[in-house]
Amino acid sequence: MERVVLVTGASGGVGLALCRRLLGEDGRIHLCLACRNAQKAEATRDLVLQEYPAAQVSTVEVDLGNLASVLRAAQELRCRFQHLDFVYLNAGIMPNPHVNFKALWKGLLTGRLLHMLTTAEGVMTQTDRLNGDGLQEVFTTNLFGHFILIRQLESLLCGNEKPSRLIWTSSSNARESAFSLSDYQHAKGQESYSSSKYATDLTSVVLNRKFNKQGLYSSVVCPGLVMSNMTFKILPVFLWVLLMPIMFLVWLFKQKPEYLDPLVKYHSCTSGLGKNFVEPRKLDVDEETAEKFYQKLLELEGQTLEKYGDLLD
Ligand SMILES: NC(=O)C1=CN([C@@H]2O[C@H](COP(=O)(O)OP(=O)(O)OC[C@H]3O[C@@H](n4cnc5c(N)ncnc54)[C@H](OP(=O)(O)O)[C@@H]3O)[C@@H](O)[C@H]2O)C=CC1
Ligand SMILES: CC(C)CCC[C@@H](C)[C@H]1CC[C@H]2C3=C(CC[C@]12C)[C@@]1(C)CCC(=O)[C@@H](C)[C@@H]1CC3
Repeated sequence: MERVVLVTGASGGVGLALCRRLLGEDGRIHLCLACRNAQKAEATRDLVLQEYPAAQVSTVEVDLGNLASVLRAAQELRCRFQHLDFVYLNAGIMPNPHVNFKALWKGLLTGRLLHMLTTAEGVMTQTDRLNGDGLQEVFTTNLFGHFILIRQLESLLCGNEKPSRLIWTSSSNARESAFSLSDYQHAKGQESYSSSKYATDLTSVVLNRKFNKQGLYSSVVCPGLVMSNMTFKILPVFLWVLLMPIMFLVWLFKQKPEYLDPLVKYHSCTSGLGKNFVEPRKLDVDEETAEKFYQKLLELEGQTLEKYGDLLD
């Protein structure tokens, strides 16, 4: 039976690179590109088919920041497929990024600069806003839309003959101090991105606890610092070109490979000789907080399903 792989945010950046890599590794998979923009999805499909003409590539329209769209997409996917082998929960946003250069300077004086350049801890702020569902946009797009999607796809992911895998694109920018259970959507602070990625790490830990027995496994990864639309909104392209040699050297530090562990985040790394490998780092997650947060997600899911009852089977 063919393996089906779903990738969200496949229209560019990390998601597109991932699609190419997946087809390069195994040209027999069925790759489904989940994108919010139908035209971009078709253009992406054409692009990957140019490179892999024999590949099976389909598209599905989903705006992860819009829960009605997520429910519609899930319904469509349930009709099309009986099983999903891999789901890459990759789509993400970092709206209105702002770099605190003062903090970087302070970091230089206090010896924390290297850490700051690999995690952006204390360096980045964002301005978030409410979406049409009355939820914070970053929380919904980066985490909750994906959560609803996989919950709605449970029949394709759980209790099947073959196990299924969820791979969340998290970030080394995920930080406990940016997250609070009492404000888990991060409506009050200015680090919605970091909070949403920490919430992602928490969610993955609990999903493993709840669903491993049913054959569903979840991992979080950090792709490293990638030049994409997201990073080009932080600094102009020419500055990145100038900074790249420095940032490349910085990201070359601290690297070693290992096996998949639900309490570990897998960071993409490159050695000084250009060899790509993965470095596991233990998740900074307290399992009790993860469980409490999961209960809050379930509550919010209940409200969402009640609101959109007409979109459910
Ligand atoms: N770039 C980096 O250095 C790092 C990125 N990451 C993570 O990698 C992931 C991909 O980011 P990256 O490729 O860099 O960024 P890009 O902005 O290049 O790509 C983001 C992708 O997500 C899609 N997307 C955004 N909002 C929505 C939405 N509401 N519904 C559906 N799709 C959406 C975009 O679609 P569209 O084309 O329509 O905008 C695009 O395909 C994110 O989760 C990000 O947090 C993690 C660590 C580092
Ligand atoms: C002028 C200075 C010498 C360099 C300033 C560089 C900063 C703009 C970057 C330093 C660390 C970077 C970083 C990210 C964004 C740009 C920086 C703050 C991310 C937050 C991008 C998205 C992610 O998910 C993280 C993994 C990145 C962490 C590092």
